[in-house]
Amino acid sequence: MSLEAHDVSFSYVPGHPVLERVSLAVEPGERVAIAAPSGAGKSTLCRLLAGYLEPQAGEVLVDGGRAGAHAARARAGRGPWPVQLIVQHPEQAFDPLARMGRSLVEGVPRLGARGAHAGVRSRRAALERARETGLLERFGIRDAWFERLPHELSGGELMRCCIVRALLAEPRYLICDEMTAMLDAVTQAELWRAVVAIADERRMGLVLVSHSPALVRRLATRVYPL
Ligand SMILES: Nc1ncnc2c1ncn2[C@@H]1O[C@H](COP(=O)(O)OP(=O)(O)OP(=O)(O)O)[C@@H](O)[C@H]1O
Repeated sequence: MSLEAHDVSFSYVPGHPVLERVSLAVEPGERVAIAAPSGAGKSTLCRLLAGYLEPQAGEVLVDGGRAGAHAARARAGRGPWPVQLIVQHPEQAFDPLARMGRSLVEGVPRLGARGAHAGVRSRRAALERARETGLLERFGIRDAWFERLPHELSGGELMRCCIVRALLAEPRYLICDEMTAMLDAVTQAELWRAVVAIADERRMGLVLVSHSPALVRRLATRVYPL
């Protein structure tokens, strides 16, 4: 059981590879920091590991299944997305026209409701489920935010919502690409403490990218030089 990149190569522009034959394995419960200079392809590797991009050569496997196949099934609403990716700009992760309550529960596995009011009913049930996990409380999500649009929350509040939405999906691996780079030191420390505690409780694998050597030293169980 692991998240594995096998000899992965990727180019955005044909003939100009960003990654060439990269291999990496992350075990459940590990916290692996990807270290490399700016522009070396860290974010690209994160997107490949999460199944957002498909490698042109090699493969990415999630506990034995192809990451791209998991991602395609999840996009079609036919399965969980076992690798969740959180990036630096949370405002890009939410539908700007959807209320936060609705966006938040996108992470909750489907309840299978049917009928004319199934959407609303299942949303209420999903919110109830979200509460039962204790994640809303642990990340300081306030009820007052549910009726707001993403631009009506601060960057730190939005990042809390982003993390909670990702964790509600019960991923086996969480990828944090410069997750807290835009936040103040206190919020940064608070959010990481909660994420690491949950990763430990669930034996979830973590991949992190950070330009802060202090943060990497504190959080990573292993550093992978790209
Ligand atoms: N969508 C894209 N189209 C074309 N080129 C891209 C695209 N995204 C990234 N690149 C290029 O791919 C290379 C790797 O980018 P990537 O964002 O993966 O690097 P990084 O190591 O995460 O950088 P940084 O530390 O500066 O965030 C860069 O040269 C970048 O310009």
